[in-house]
Amino acid sequence: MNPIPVTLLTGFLGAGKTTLLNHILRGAHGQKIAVIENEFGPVNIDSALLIHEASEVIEMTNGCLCCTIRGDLDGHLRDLHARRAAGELAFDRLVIETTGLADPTPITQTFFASDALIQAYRLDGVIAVVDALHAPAQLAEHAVVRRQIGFADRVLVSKGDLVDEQALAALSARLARINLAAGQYRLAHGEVDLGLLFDLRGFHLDDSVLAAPAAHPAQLYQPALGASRSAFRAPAPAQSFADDIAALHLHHPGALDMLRISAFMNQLMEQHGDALLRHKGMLAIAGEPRRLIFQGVHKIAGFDYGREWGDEAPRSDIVLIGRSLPEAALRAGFAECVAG
Ligand SMILES: Nc1nc2c(ncn2[C@@H]2O[C@H](COP(=O)(O)OP(=O)(O)OP(=O)(O)O)[C@@H](O)[C@H]2O)c(=O)[nH]1
Repeated sequence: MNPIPVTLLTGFLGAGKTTLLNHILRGAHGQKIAVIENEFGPVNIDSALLIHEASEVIEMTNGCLCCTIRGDLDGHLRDLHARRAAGELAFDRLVIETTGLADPTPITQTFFASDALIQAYRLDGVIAVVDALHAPAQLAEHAVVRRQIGFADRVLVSKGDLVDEQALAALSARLARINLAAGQYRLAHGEVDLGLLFDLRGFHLDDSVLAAPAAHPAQLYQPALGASRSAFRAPAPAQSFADDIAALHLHHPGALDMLRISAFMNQLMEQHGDALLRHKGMLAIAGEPRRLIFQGVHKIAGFDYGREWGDEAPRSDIVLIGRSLPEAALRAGFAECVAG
């Protein structure tokens, strides 16, 4: 059996996660989706609000997925898989809606924690829903909101109807500074093109690791790391904020020295692994025709060789998203990895 793709929905309290989940369940014609809902409290209000089109809705109400009940998540994942394997339950995807207070990092680590889960599931992407009206205050007050955004593969901005375009542009610029690798899209009362949510390949080791998403009408901001461009296109900052989580893009229009970049990455993991939420890169290595691709979460990283550069000009890009990363020192260290 093929591994089941898993989508993790995060976003602060009231951001619009359940509204989005309902849109997903209504719109996913032909696809069977299983849902794991994590809500605080004995009465799971969200599952009562959820329309019943999912193959299976599992409610987890004893605590927050990211801290107290990870063991339960592991158990539910194994149980769902066993029932699917036995032919008792049919589903093609799993969507997990976390509580608004959940840190996505430990939840994603569950999927890499055992061989059984690695074979049964494939984490496809982390989607952060951001409330356009309340996000500026929430970003300032709650570290977990900054972490949810920093960790995301996609950022969906809800409640754009409640703010003006100027406020939306300022928020977009702020979100891009926290995570310049995730495309941002508008989410109007849960309505969004489902193609933007699935098959993100957010944790894959392939050429899509730093690919900019194709232009889309709902797009607020588009990361523009491509063959012809050397920098991400971020909207001009309207205001400066001291968010502790920020993205750093290291770029060199050519090849790196393998030994030096390996040492740089090892040191990065050793010194800043705890502060790093996500890291991704596609590198040209001197003397190597193929691109070296890597990505990881905190200190866990995977590396692989991808396609040959062929006619494309070799280049090296790394995106680091983390808390209080020393930008000047990292840029200087990266510059020393240039081959030659
Ligand atoms: N104006 C407006 N309201 C929205 C939009 N999206 C969601 N809402 C409303 O926001 C409220 C919260 O939405 P939910 O989908 O329950 O949010 P949630 O993230 O699941 O909330 P929690 O489960 O409490 O974390 C609901 O009243 C929604 O109808 C939007 O785009 N515009």
